[in-house]
Parts: sequence; structure tokens; C-alpha cells
Amino acid sequence: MQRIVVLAGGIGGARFLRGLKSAVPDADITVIGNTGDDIHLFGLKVCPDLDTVMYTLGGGIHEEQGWGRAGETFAVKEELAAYGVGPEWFGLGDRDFATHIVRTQMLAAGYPLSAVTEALCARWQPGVRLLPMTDDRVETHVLVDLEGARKAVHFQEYWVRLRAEVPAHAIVPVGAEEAKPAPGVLEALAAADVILFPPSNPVVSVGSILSVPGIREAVAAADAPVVGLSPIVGGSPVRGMADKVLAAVGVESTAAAVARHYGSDLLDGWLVDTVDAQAVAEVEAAGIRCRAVPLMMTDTDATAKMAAEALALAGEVRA
Ligand SMILES: O=c1nc2n(C[C@H](O)[C@H](O)[C@H](O)CO)c3cc(O)ccc3cc-2c(=O)[nH]1
Repeated sequence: MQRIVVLAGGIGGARFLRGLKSAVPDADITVIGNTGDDIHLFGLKVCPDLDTVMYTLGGGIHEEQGWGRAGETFAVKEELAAYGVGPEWFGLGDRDFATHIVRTQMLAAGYPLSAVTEALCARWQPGVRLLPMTDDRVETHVLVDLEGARKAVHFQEYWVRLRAEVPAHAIVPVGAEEAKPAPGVLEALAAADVILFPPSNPVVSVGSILSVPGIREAVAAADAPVVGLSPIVGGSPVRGMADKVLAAVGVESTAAAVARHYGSDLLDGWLVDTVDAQAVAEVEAAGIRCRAVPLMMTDTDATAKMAAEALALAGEVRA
């Protein structure tokens, strides 16, 4: 059975995984999920990217939104607001709250996040093994200009409250230096037949995962071919704020620049969209095999084709 390891962020990663599962239903898929977006609110630990993967693959996601639960209600949030307790800018629904309550209760009882995630997945049956990148606390902060001062804000505040509309100067995965990969992460990378970087954010999603000491090294040292899919199509991100956070780390928003940012020490293959076909030569000149194929995840079939192209490229670079 083909063992595939995917380093995934939130919406883009989750949708890619749905296509991958449809392309290779019998594969053994391990997902290393980003936890740099995690936030503590109302005394609860919220893990947006792990939950987005779990709900999407488990059939509980709010499809149009891409995050949170389908059929959601907001009574708890409204009651909290009536007490003057915020933040009001972060949309936690009643059904979603239950996940965070179970998670926080288990963490308080001494279970590591990896065990808690496994317990939550026992309900959702995502059909993949979902591992957090680390059991330790890592929080992505963004250095921004706000109200005349330069300050660090939590990634969720930058993205959800500020809509990534303030200038960002640096992205800091606070706590990453002391973090250890969660149990199973290094083992999965070492045993993989293929490692994939979905079209997730290269800085705050895949970049956060790679910032955990040992993970980047394990990807680079893996026997498996590593293939990524560009989240930048025609010079802009398909969704999200990748252009803004790429600028903050000094990387141009092009499919080729993102490939060079990962580098040939990590990537063996890179897929760009057909509109970026002119980037193929530049990526190949950087020592990374490159193909131009349609990269819009319009539905599961289109996404399954992208996943199949990524696996075909992995087969090619392995040969
Ligand atoms: O744009 C928003 N995204 C929300 N997201 C998505 C989240 O901010 C992100 O898109 C990611 O963290 C980036 O992957 C949530 C995700 C959750 O799992 C739980 C709650 C939220 C709440 C919001 C929200 O209020 N607004």
C-alpha cells in the first residue's frame, strides 16, 4: 500500500486531501497538520487547521465557508457577548465549541494534543491519520504596523480581525524553536513513499510545520520524492493571504519564487498552474522537476486530477 505523507494547513490542505483520497482511495495517508494557527480563547484551545482537515474529511465542514461546522448556530457566542466577553471578531459556533471543550478537557487531564486529535478523529473518521506537527505550544505571530506602532499580533488577529490589510513585516512561529515533532511525525516521513506539500500557505501553514526542529531535516533526508503544488496561480494566491505573508518574508508572489523558497533541498517536484507554464523552465533551472497542469480545486474531481498529477510527478522524479 502506498504511504503518502501530506504537510497540510487549513482549507487548501483539507480540500486537497479530499481530492487525494478520491484519487487513491486505498493509499495509507498521514497528515502532518499545522498547529501554528492555534489560539486560546475563552479558556479553550482552538486548533483551526486540524479541525478544518478533520471536519472536511469527516463530512462536517461548512462547505461554502471552508472552516467551521455545517448547520452552525452561535448562541454561546451571543451569550458571551451579552456578558461583554469577546473577542467578537472570531466566529466560534456552538457545534465547534463542543470540539474545543472536549480537546481542552483532555489536555487538562494530561493527554498530549496528538492523543486528543486521535480521540476527536475517532468520531469523525477522516480516513487519514491526522497528526499535529507538535504536541508543544507554537503560535504564529505577525509583526504589523497598527495604530501608529509596530506590534506582534496573533496570526488569527492578523487574518480574521485585521483581514491582512495592515502591513506585515515578519512572521514568527513563537515557541517553535523549543518544540519537538509529535509522536509519529518523523517516523511517517522516514517511511513515506511520497511526501506532498498541498497548495497550502508556504509561510504560515507549511512553513510553520517546517519550523519545528527536525521536520525540515526529516523531509530533506527522506527517501521519498517530495512534490509540491503551487498555491500561487497567475501571481496571486488562490485563497487567503499568501501574497502578504510571502512579502513579509521577502518572497515574490509567483509560482516559481515559492518553489525556490522551498528549495531543491526539500522539493524534488513542483506543479504550477497552466497559466504559469512560463515558470516551468525557471523552476527546473533551480533543480526542481516542474510541470504545468490545472491547479484550481473547483470540485473533488478536479482536485483528484491535481493529486494524481502530483503522484505521477513523484513517480517520474523517483525513476
Ligand atoms: O475568516 C475567518 N476565519 C475563521 N476561521 C478560519 C481560520 O481563521 C483560518 O482560515 C486559518 O487558521 C488559516 O488556515 C476559523 C476556523 C476555525 O476552526 C474556528 C473558527 C474560525 C473563525 C473564523 C472567523 O471568524 N473568520
